[in-house]
Amino acid sequence: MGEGLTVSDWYPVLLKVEGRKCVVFGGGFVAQRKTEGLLQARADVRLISPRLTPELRAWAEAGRLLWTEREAEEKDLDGAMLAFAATDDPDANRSLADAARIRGIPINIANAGEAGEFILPAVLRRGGLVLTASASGAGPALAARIIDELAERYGPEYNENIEALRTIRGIVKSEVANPSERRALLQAAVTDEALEEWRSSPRLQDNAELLARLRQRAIDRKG
Ligand SMILES: C[C@@]1(CC(=O)O)c2cc3[nH]c(cc4nc(cc5[nH]c(cc(n2)[C@H]1CCC(=O)O)[C@@](C)(CC(=O)O)[C@@H]5CCC(=O)O)C(CC(=O)O)=C4CCC(=O)O)c(CCC(=O)O)c3CC(=O)O
Ligand SMILES: NC(=O)C1=CN([C@@H]2O[C@H](COP(=O)(O)OP(=O)(O)OC[C@H]3O[C@@H](n4cnc5c(N)ncnc54)[C@H](O)[C@@H]3O)[C@@H](O)[C@H]2O)C=CC1
Repeated sequence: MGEGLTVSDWYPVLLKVEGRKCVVFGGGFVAQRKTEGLLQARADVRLISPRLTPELRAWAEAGRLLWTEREAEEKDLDGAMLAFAATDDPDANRSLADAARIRGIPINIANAGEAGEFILPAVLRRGGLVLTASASGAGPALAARIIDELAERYGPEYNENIEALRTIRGIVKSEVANPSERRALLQAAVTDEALEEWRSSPRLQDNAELLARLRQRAIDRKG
């Protein structure tokens, strides 16, 4: 990517795009990957491209997105929350970048990451657990490799762990008023051992017993 870019040029964030208009220009594999992530987050996806991959075509036919079968026009950007220039025409991508900037719409530029307002990390989702890796444009393949490694360490059991934790945290927040005690209990709730216990025990049903287990775990941790 461009010279002089440092890690601090990018600000990591999780965006809520549900129901919001997001425009993807281009219908190749790169557009498909960006679209897939947007659909996962339930965005209102508008796809502008004369041609589509078979997968994108199937999503369009299934009504999962709105496809306009032609080349990009600046007006396609109107009212968008986010835009993605993923055509294989660098000039088209560049003019879309200019048009988006004028309209104040953040845009991702597939062939020149540094020319846009945001880039995408590689992502692993385990229910509500979202792990991301980015090399700030220096190496998408490295980001993808790191995510593959994290997928081994944080397996499908984390789907369940996250839901159990959501329940536990709700209980702790409603039953424990003291912030430092709350914090100690919630830290004790997320060790490997504790997560294993929540997955395998029915104690979650009983608030008093759950709190007793957490207090014990917090004491054990302090040693
Ligand atoms: C800057 C960024 C902007 C953006 O797209 O957001 C960008 C830009 C570019 N990518 C290029 C190439 C490749 N991109 C991938 C894959 C991914 N690219 C993704 C993100 C990003 N790519 C952002 C930076 C992220 C970072 O550095 O961490 C991932 C992580 C997420 C996603 O796309 O959703 C997804 C992995 C998903 C997964 O598998 O988990 C592969 C690997 C493959 O295809 O297998 C290759 C070939 C190998 C290589 O070139 O390294 C090129 C050259 C194009 C050309 O040659 O013309 C550019 C242009 C440039 O360098 O600016
Ligand atoms: N950011 C990333 O992760 C990666 C980016 N790239 C870059 O992304 C570009 C696209 O890659 P692919 O999807 O593999 O290309 P592709 O050639 O498969 O698809 C390009 C798509 O753009 C459409 N298109 C062309 N001109 C258009 C216009 N004016 N308006 C709307 N749509 C138009 C075409 O119909 C086609 O559907 C590549 O040129 C490459 O530079 C490549 C790999 C990864």
